[in-house]
Amino acid sequence: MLEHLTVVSHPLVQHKLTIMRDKGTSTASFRQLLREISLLLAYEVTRELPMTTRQIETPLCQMDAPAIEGKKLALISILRAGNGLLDGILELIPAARVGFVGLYRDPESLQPVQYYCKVPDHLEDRVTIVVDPMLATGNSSVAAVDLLKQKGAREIRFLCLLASPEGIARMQAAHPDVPIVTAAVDECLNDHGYIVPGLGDAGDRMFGTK
Ligand SMILES: O=P(O)(O)OC[C@H]1O[C@H](OP(=O)(O)OP(=O)(O)O)[C@H](O)[C@@H]1O
Ligand SMILES: O=c1cc[nH]c(=O)[nH]1
Ligand SMILES: [Mg+2]
Repeated sequence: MLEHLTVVSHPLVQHKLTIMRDKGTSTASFRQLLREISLLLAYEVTRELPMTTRQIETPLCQMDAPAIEGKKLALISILRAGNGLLDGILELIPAARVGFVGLYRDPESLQPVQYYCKVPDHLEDRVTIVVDPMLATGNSSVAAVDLLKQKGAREIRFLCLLASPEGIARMQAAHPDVPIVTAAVDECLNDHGYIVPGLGDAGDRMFGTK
């Protein structure tokens, strides 16, 4: 089982994250860096995935070789910004099933508003990895995990890029069974629910919408 909280302190992750935080970084670079970091974070969040063996033939002999049970994994992206993490992980695990939960955060109440949901069948038989770069108040991630549990998901992991202490506490109170993997835990939230020092609005920076 993964720890309740894993902070991926690898130098490559931290270096790329620093460039992403810089407000002078272009949309194109931001998107490319998120893709690169997602490959490295995927390595951590997929630790201890269920394994199987597959019979193969090397040039020398037959062997039962280890393989991931690819069809047993479901990746769930919280739209929009989750798609930036999803793309990289899918490069590593192309056989994974994919779902989407559309949520945006109301800027006044900071409550999530759901506008879309399409997830794979039989989540109860899969390891479900929920991806969203930002864990701020935790309202969006708690709502997404609530929904996935209603749809049967049992073994869930949450992958983000940046987390606030408040968001981690909220997730751990609501879903203590869901391990969190992140590249960094920042200082706090500001009055508008933004992570400080943070990187701004991940969706806007990724898609150039502001
Ligand atoms: O922890 P919370 O306080 O709920 O905030 C985090 C959420 O905010 C951002 O999404 P946003 O609402 O900006 O939607 P977007 O991805 O479409 O930009 C982010 O991608 C998370 O989903
Ligand atoms: O800092 C934050 C908080 C929520 N959503 C973001 O994109 N950034
Ligand atoms: Mg946004």
